[in-house]
Amino acid sequence: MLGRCAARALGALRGLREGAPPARSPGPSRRLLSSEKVSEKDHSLPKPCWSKDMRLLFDQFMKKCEDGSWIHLPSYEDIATQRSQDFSTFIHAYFPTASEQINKEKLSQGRIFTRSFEDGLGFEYVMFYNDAEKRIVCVFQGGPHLQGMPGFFHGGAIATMIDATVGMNAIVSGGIVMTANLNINFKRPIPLCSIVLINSQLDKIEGRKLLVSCNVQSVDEKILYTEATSLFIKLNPEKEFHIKELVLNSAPPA
Ligand SMILES: CCCCCCCC/C=C\CCCCCCCC(=O)SCCNC(=O)CCNC(=O)[C@H](O)C(C)(C)COP(=O)(O)OP(=O)(O)OC[C@H]1O[C@@H](n2cnc3c(N)ncnc32)[C@H](O)[C@@H]1OP(=O)(O)O
Repeated sequence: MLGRCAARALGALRGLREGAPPARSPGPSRRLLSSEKVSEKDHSLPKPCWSKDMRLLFDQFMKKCEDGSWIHLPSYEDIATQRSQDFSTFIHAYFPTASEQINKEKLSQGRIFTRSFEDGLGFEYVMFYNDAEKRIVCVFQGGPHLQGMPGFFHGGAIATMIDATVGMNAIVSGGIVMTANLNINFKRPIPLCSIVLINSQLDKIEGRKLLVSCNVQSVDEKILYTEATSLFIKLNPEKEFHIKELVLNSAPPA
């Protein structure tokens, strides 16, 4: 049984996708803003390609969600909703010159990078948010197409997952943000296809600046693979999108 807060969060994130099906029974592919088909599957739920350890960790965190202290964050290939349309309009207005250069036809094929691989080959992950501690833990199982040095993950793939995790922490904490700086220390190579935990923490908010740090550890926490610090800049100090409220407080659809 999910805690009330977690259920609300799930409902809210589902609510961002008008008509999204219940998380455990994804419906047929349907896209709301273009003719392109994008799967509505919630990729943060167990799939056949998840290893036993990944499922075990998922179950452990879902258990922590029961009292509402942790929240499971759903994850889709796209955020094609009316609300995210407002979000895109805002971003394009913030960067008018860059916006003019965007190929609007290609935009309809836009997909969140980390959800653009076939199941099991690229990024498999699930994030859990702790509001009281301003933390996100990401359980990440990288696939064989993320190889860099033979047998190890590509540094760019690790950086991507770090950015996605600290970015989500900053978005939930601050609204619409962009990464201004990401500093990564790669301390140990990560064996390909292993499962790691990305532990992120919001350290400070100074006006428009959000500082988020993280580390990447083995599941048994014995190996520290990577450490990172990041700076996010809030783009919407005046115009509030209340993303945190959307995530935490909106009632689930009836
Ligand atoms: C409604 C529904 C929504 C739902 C959403 C949820 C679903 C989301 C799904 C999935 C998300 C997963 C998460 C992914 C996350 C990934 C994010 C990225 O990868 S973003 C791409 C890479 N980043 C860029 O391309 C930025 C490029 N840079 C810029 O555009 C600008 O530099 C920007 C916006 C960052 C700042 O520009 P300015 O004009 O707004 O602000 P200025 O005045 O320059 O800076 C403000 C303050 O910050 C300092 N600052 C800026 N950059 C700095 C830096 N690099 N280092 C140190 N300080 C810096 C400045 O010195 C200034 O400080 P002083 O106010 O004067 O104290």
